[in-house]
Amino acid sequence: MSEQPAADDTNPRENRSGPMLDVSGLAVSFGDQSVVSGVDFSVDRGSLVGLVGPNGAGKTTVLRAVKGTLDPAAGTVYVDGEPIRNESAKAVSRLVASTPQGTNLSFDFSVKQTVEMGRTPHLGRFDRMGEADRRAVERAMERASVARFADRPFTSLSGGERQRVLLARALAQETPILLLDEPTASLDINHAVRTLELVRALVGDGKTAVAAIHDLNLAARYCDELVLLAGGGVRAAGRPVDVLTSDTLRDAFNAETLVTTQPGTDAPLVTPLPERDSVDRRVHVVGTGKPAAAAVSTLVGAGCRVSVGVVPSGDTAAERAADLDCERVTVPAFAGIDDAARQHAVDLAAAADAVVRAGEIGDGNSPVVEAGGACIAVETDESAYTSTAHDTVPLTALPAAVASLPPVPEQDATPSLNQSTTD
Ligand SMILES: Nc1ncnc2c1ncn2[C@@H]1O[C@H](COP(=O)(O)OP(=O)(O)OP(=O)(O)O)[C@@H](O)[C@H]1O
Repeated sequence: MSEQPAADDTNPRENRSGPMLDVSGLAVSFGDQSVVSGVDFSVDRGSLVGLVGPNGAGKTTVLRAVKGTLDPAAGTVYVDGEPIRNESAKAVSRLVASTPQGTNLSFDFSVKQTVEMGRTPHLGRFDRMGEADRRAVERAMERASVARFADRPFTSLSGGERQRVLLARALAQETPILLLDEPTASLDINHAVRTLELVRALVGDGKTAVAAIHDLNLAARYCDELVLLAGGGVRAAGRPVDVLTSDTLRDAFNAETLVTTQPGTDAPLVTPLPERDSVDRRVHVVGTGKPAAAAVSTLVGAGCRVSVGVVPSGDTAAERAADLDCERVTVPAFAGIDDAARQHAVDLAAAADAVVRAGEIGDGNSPVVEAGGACIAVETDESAYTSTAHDTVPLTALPAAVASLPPVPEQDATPSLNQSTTD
């Protein structure tokens, strides 16, 4: 039978205010090698924070320090305001459960026995599991979808199945805090999404979770906040949309990325770009809808400074330009193009090295197309733009076509590419 928790063990922490987990000034070294220092972040109860960052940045190390299995060189981990180092190992394992990164554990146990290990912190030295423990184990196996493997040897499972069993073991521990090290690493996309949906459901039930996650798009979609570790410390922390920017990602991962928005959500969508020479050109895009949006993404990804318009506000191309921080000249939908908006777009086109037309273009935008010296049209799915006056290229060839144009000398009167919209 389980030990009855002492009166002050029933979770006095649950009713407190303030963050559930607070990491302050954390530094960890192995020998004289510093891995991380000055790590500060906090996790509100009932929220999921993702630790992201390149290989070797210290994500696992920070998780280990949080659960108290390695001694930090400096700093303190507080669980609900109390330094965790003041707690016994057993008390910590009633507060914090974790899943390891690897699943190559040489357990000679069945799945059920493995999950039952999660009850250890709740049992006295000579106690056997009681009814409450058995129910906790069953619940955990159900929630992690491993009940049907209950009698199989742990070692007979696939990597993804093992990962879910280890999650079930952590759930059986029934702790307020869950630390997950790469919980989706060996999972196919279906199980990865199901696992993170489960973590979200647990967080919705009041658990507090921290997960090291390599897949930035899954992290962006499921985490309330991200902590980006790189170069020995925290490079950025906060909402995914504020952390996952091209600049921060370049700084942390030394990689070029295109950051847009995941369809149907506000979460950022990170697309890594192949290394190539940046196309240093100013380009004005005329057009609407997905073709123009794709042209904007492609040109920004290639390194161009891009402006767009005139385009109805709310159009996909206008939204993509806003996502990518490009200047856009917009007018309200169905309002027609007024003279001021048209003139602003004409000025941008005239100052650009190239005008690119993609998607539908109304008559009102003809002066904008004509204002640019060199114009390139992008083939669309529906039909290639057939004007003989313009080169027509597929989207994939657009950066090269733009790069082949000579740059127009900068004019003093060049309109700023950083001004905001006209509407
Ligand atoms: N026990 C150890 N002894 C010496 N160095 C270690 C030890 N554990 C980790 N390191 C080093 O600390 C650094 C951070 O490792 P850690 O596993 O925390 O990174 P990570 O961000 O989780 O990486 P990954 O994304 O590859 O899992 C690495 O350089 C690693 O080699």
